[in-house]
Parts: sequence; C-alpha cells; structure tokens
Amino acid sequence: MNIHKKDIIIIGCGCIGLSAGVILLKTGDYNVKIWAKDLPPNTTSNKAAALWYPFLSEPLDKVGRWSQETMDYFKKEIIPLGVEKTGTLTKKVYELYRTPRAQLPEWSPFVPSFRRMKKEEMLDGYIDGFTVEDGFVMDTDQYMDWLVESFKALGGSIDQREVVDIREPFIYADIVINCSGLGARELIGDRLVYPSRGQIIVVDNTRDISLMDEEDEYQLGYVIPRVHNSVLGGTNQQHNYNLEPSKKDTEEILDRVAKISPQFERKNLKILGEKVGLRPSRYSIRLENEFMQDGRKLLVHNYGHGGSGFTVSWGCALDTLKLVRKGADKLKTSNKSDVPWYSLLNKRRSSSSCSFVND
Ligand SMILES: Cc1cc2nc3c(=O)[nH]c(=O)nc-3n(C[C@H](O)[C@H](O)[C@H](O)COP(=O)(O)OP(=O)(O)OC[C@H]3O[C@@H](n4cnc5c(N)ncnc54)[C@H](O)[C@@H]3O)c2cc1C
Ligand SMILES: NCCCCC(=O)C(=O)O
Repeated sequence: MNIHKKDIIIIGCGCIGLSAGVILLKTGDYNVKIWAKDLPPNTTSNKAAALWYPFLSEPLDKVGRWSQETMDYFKKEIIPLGVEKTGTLTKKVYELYRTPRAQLPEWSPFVPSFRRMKKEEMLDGYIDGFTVEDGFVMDTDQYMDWLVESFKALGGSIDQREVVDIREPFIYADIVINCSGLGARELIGDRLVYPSRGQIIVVDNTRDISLMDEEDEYQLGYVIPRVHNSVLGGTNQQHNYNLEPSKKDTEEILDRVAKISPQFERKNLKILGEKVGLRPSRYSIRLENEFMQDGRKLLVHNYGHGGSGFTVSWGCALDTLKLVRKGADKLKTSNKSDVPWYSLLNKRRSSSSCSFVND
C-alpha cells in the first residue's frame, strides 16, 4: 500500500466496479481495493450475453456518449490484446424490425458506424433495421476473468465481503465508489433500482453476425455469436427476482429466434446451457458524487446500468475518475482522530435518509 496515494474502496466486482478500478489504478494516483459480496463468475455481469448495444438504460444522450467512449476504449485497449486473452471479438450487429422505424435511436449520433440497414441486407420477414459495423461481443466469463486479472496486475486487491452499512468502508478510505448494481436497493435504500430478469440459452456456434429482433422489447429474440459458443435470448421481466431458468421461457426464446431465420430452428441447435441474471434497471443510470459526514467523505455512485452495463462500462469508468478528482479536491481534511470509528456504525442508515437527486 503506497502511503502517498489516496485509498479508494469500490463496492462491487461486476463489469462496472472492475472497469472503474482499472481506470483509477491506471492513473497511478490511488490504492484501490474492491469489496464485493459475489465475485465472478457469480455476478449478474457473468450472466450477460454480451454485446455492445445500448439497451434498457437511460438517459439516452449520456448513454450515447458512454457507449461511444466504451467502443473507443475497446478498439484501442482491448481488441488489440487478442481474442484468446480477452474473449472479445469485433462483430457486426443487425437490429431488425417487422414494422417501419421512423425514429433513429437517440444514442445513434454518437456512433459513427451506425446506419439504417440496406434493402439487400434485410432478412426475410423484416422490413426495417439498423446496423453497427464495428460493435463487439465477448465470451462473458472469459472477459470478466480478464478484467479481474487486469485489475490485480495493476495492484488492485479484492476482498469477498458484504457491506451491510455504507459507512463501514469509510473507516478505511475517504473515497468509496458504489458499483453495487441491484444491491443498491438494500445497501443505500435506493428503491428506484429494480430487477429486469433476463434469461439466455447458450448454444454451439452459429453464424457470424449478431441478430436482434427488436420488435418487442419484452419478448426478445436475439442470436449473439461469440468466440466459443453463441447466446440466444431473451427475456425482460421487470420486478421478477426468479434466478432459476424457466422451461417456458426457454421454449419461447427458441420459438422467437427460429422466426429470425430457419437456420436457428431448434433442430439445427445444440443447447449447452441456460443462464438467468437480474439487470440492475433504473429510470436513469446514477453516476454522481455524494458527500458524507460533513464533507469529509466522498461516495461516488455508479449503478443502475440496466441492459447496457458492458456497453457503457468504460465510458462510466472514465466519468467516475473525473468525479473522484472533482470530489477529492472539495473534501474537508478528515482528521481521523476527531471521528471515532464506532460513531460511523452506531446509527443504522434509514432507507429514507438518502437523497436521489439526479443531475
Ligand atoms: C441475460 C442478460 C443479458 C445481458 N446482455 C447484455 C449485453 O449484451 N450487453 C450489455 O452491455 N449488457 C448486458 N446485460 C446487462 C449487464 O449484465 C448489466 O448492466 C451489468 O452486468 C451491470 O454490472 P454491475 O457491475 O453494475 O452489476 P453486477 O454484475 O450485478 O455487480 C454488482 C456487484 O456488487 C456487489 N454487491 C452488491 N451489493 C453489495 C453489498 N451490499 N456488499 C458488497 N457487495 C455488493 C455484487 O456482489 C457484485 O459483485 C445483460 C444482462 C442480462 C441479465
Ligand atoms: N436489444 C437486445 C439486447 C441484447 C442483450 C442485452 O443487452 C440484454 O439482454 O440485456
């Protein structure tokens, strides 16, 4: 532990916490520790498909910028390391519609390669669609393992521990980053974050383009080819906490992807497994500073990424660094002796005590 560097504790070891940790460590200015109840492969992040595509997350203008910054980071820092190391591949994606789409997605101006699909690219049964030429997909478990390895190689350390009171980490650090995902509901009493249950099926490899039937944002039909296998999806069941795969959902996902193309009919697929994750959904991604204990402590919130955690992860990590720098300059020097450590814990924080004023 370098005493000249500021200590930071990140709560959460999903793609959001790990990306933030890597960016903070790369500056050389911080000692960074992750505290997390669940570690990969037992996080929501490990249940993701995953591909670059903004989905179920707001506000769309910021999601656009974060997505573009994440795409740039992947192109410069991750894709060049090679697929064997990171489990990440550049992959074109088609978003398909059976009805015309007058509106372009609000995030599209941020993504240079975004365009409407050409007639000659259209699949049978679809009349409209969009494409991004240089998106990416990752074998999620392999990518998450690479993120952990990168974080540790930069000097980060990971403690598997549940944080029951948000003030506990402040005994050890003046700056805490809240990357707790859906856990923010309990950790800081934010009832605005809720689960959107997603179920996927892992199958043997399929074709070389990610295909997503977006006609219905609740009954999803997508095929995402990855490095060692492909993922079929999916579901978007709000406020559903069931973590067990449902046979009914599997049947309905298979029916939906078969309608994308005959090559995805069940007889042509070899099912390898099913996964379920609870997307940390919120009306708006919360990425902001909160000063605690009369301005002596800084809590940076970075949670509520819905269906886009991987797609915005590096953009949000870069903004987390900006918030840390901005907030740290405003911290009143905390002379540890005048804040007895037990005083931080002797009052349980009521859920109503948090203010969720978003910027
Ligand atoms: C089926 C499915 C498919 C998806 N596909 C994609 C996709 O293709 N592209 C994409 O961009 N996104 C996708 N997503 C969304 C993406 O998975 C999430 O947005 C992302 O994983 C959120 O990351 P996170 O780090 O915030 O949360 P998590 O991965 O849930 O990590 C939260 C961490 O905080 C810890 N934690 C919580 N509370 C506490 C506490 N009190 N004390 C200590 N630790 C705590 C947890 O243990 C965990 O380590 C998908 C999601 C699902 C379910
Ligand atoms: N629009 C389809 C989204 C693909 C996968 C994904 O982001 C999800 O299921 O959350």
